[in-house]
Amino acid sequence: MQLQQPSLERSREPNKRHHQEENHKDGDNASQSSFFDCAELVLPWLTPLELANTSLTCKSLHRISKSITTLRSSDASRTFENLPIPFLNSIDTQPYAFFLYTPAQIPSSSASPQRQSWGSSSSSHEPNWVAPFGAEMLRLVGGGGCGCRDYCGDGDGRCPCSRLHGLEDVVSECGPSCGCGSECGNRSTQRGVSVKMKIVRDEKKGWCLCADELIPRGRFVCEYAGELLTTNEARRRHQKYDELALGGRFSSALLVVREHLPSRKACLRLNIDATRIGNVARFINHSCDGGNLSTVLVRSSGALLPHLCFFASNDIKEGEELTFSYGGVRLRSKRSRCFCGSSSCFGWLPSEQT
Ligand SMILES: C[S@@+](CC[C@H](N)C(=O)[O-])C[C@H]1O[C@@H](n2cnc3c(N)ncnc32)[C@H](O)[C@@H]1O
Repeated sequence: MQLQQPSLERSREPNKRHHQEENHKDGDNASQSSFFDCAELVLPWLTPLELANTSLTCKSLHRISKSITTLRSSDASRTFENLPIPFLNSIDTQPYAFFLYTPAQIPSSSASPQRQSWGSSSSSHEPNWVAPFGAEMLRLVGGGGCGCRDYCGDGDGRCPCSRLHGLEDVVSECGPSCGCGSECGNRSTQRGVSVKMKIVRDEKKGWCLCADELIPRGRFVCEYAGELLTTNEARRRHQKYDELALGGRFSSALLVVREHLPSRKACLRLNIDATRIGNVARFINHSCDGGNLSTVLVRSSGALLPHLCFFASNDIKEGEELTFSYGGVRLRSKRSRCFCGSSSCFGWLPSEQT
C-alpha cells in the first residue's frame, strides 16, 4: 500500500511531477554546463594526440576539439605576437605543427614547462608561462647603456643612438641598462613580429614560413627564439634528434651560432633549440643560395647574451618563402636531401658534428 501511494499522488498532481522533471532538467543543464566549462578549460592544454582521442568520446567533446583545432591553425603564435601567423595546408591533413611558443629566447632548465594552453577562445596576450623564464633572466643589470631618456619617446620617438640598419653582422640596440624606454627607435627587434607571415605546408620540406605582405629590404622580420642550451646539452639533443629523424618525419630546429670575438682568439657559441619551445623562426627552411634573410647578432645594452635576428636581405614579395643558409658545411654521414630549388643547390642540407 505504502509503495503505491506516491504513484497515486503523482497521478493526481501532474504539475508537481512536471516541476520535479524541470528541477532534474535544471540540475542536468547545470552539470552539463559545468562539464563544458571544464572541457573548454582543460582541452586547450592537450597535445594533438590527446585531443584527437578525447574528441572520439562524445559529440560535444568532438565539437569542442574541432573548434580548438581551428583556433590552433589560425595562429601558430598562440596570440603571443602582434599579428596572427596562420598555418595553411593543401598537401595533407595535418592542420598545424605542435610546439610550445616563446616570443623570446629562454634558458633551458628542467623547470621548463611541459604544457601550454593553445586554442582557448579566451586566450590572453600575456605570455602566461614565459615570464618566469623569459628575457628577465637573461638580463645582466649593469652600466654601459645610453643616457638618452630625455630624447626618446618625445617628438618622433627616435633615439639619438639609433644605428641599427639590419644588414651588418653584429649590431647594438638600446637595452635594459639604457635610460630610454620601450618606445625607443633603437629597439626595433625587441617588439616581436610586425610583418604579416603565414606557415605553408610543402610536400618535400614540410612547413615553410612565407611572407604574407611585401617586406622591404632591411626590415626586421623576427628573432630566432628558443631554449638556450649548453654545448653538452646541444650535443646530446643533436644525437637524439638524429635518431628520431631516422625513425620517420621529424624536423629539428637546433641552431648553433658562433661569433668570433674581436680578438679572434675566442669564439662565443650560442645553441638555440626551437624544436620543443620556440617561435615562428623555427619554420624557416634552408636555401643553398643564402635565401632572402640575413642573420644578425643583436646585442642590447645590459643584456647578457646577443639575440639572433633575421632581416630581409632584399625586397621580399607577398607569398615568397623566407629562407636563409643553415651553413656551408656538409660533413656528417647522416645527411638529408635539400629541396631548396635554387640553381646553386648542393643537393644535401648543411650538417656538421656539433
Ligand atoms: C628549422 S626546421 C624548418 C621547418 C620544417 N620544414 C618543419 O616542417 O618544421 C628544419 C628542418 O626543415 C627541413 N628543411 C629545411 N630546409 C630544407 C630544404 N631546403 N630542403 C628539405 N628540407 C628542408 C629539414 O627537415 C630540416 O631538418
